[in-house]
Amino acid sequence: MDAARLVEDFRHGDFLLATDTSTLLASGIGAEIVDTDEDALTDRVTRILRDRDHRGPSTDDEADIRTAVGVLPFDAASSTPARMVVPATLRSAGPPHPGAGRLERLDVPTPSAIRAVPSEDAHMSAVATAVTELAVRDLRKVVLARALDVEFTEPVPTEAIAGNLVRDNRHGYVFAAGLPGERVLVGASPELLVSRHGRQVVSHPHAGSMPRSADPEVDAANARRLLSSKKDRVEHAVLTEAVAETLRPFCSRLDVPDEPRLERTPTMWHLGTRITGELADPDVTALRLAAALHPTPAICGTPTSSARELVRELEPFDRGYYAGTVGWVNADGDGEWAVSIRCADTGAKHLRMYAGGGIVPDSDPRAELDETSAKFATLARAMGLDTSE
Ligand SMILES: C=C(O[C@H]1C=CC=C(C(=O)O)[C@@H]1O)C(=O)O
Repeated sequence: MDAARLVEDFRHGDFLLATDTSTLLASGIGAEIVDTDEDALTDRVTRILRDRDHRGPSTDDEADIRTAVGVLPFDAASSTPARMVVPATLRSAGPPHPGAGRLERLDVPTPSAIRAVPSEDAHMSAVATAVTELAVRDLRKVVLARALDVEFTEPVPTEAIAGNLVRDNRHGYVFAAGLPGERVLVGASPELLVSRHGRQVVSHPHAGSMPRSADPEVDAANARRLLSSKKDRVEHAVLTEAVAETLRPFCSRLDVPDEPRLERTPTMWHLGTRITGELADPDVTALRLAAALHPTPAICGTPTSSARELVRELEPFDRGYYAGTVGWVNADGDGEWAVSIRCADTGAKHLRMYAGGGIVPDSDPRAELDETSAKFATLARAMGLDTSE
């Protein structure tokens, strides 16, 4: 199967996940599981997939599909439900690149309006409040996000945005997932929450950021600055420790590198740590691991519950599926889940794109605002809006 073809075949409402190793396109609904209780959802999905598995091969192609795809929201305690689908058809192929590099760039109409939510000044003042509250509430880190509301006079071309994201991003996780209410979550995340293949477990948390630059000298200097930034190292260490701590009880072996590495997307430099482990109990599925890990301090903070509380107080919106997780699980329990960042929630003629950043005691409001602006560039480029480069 040609991976670039799958990307071209993607239609609004389908599920597309294009990674460094594979391209997955799921269409139609064989079974839909929507639940605000993540444990209940995980159990239901596991039961459905195992039932299908035990039934053995059937004459019906649809009944043979033993994979579920979907999204978990940022806040499991909110009214936003997790949604998983066992599709009617499932096609997979190898990685989208290099073939997708030859895909034609698709036109996205110019928006009729773009509005910052909250305003840039309000975001900076929320960051300043967060810095103060870290000490008051004994938090090590909190992640604050802002949004851009984008209006169009015609339907949002999700297909074009997804296609351009695949074309632009040679690495990472490009996704487009159907949401309740005919909406779609579309984006290109650099960050793997967790994958499980047999007993092999991998998580690749990212935190600590600097923008890329078209000037090679500035670009290299930004990378060096990130690697030696004490503030970013703290932001990253808090994350890695939390991910390792959550995975450890599930694993008979866990390797956590001492030092983060530089990771690059076309628009951002990040610090990343690739954590690998061996699963102790083969009954623990990728979806179960994703639900256990989520929300990590890459998108929420530490300790989790007080960080989430501060996020609810300081952000003027419900994050919905931004900073959730998007991926798949199969009847063997294997799967792959990306952190849903650098993304937009698209409606009929409107989309909301999000970007956030980790706040630690040394954070500066202006720098945090600039970091979120740089993160918006991933989607802005795919929409032809860009950019500073
Ligand atoms: C929360 C986001 O990014 C996370 C992932 C990488 C680096 C991050 C940072 O440096 O703050 C964030 O933790 C986002 O893009 O909205």
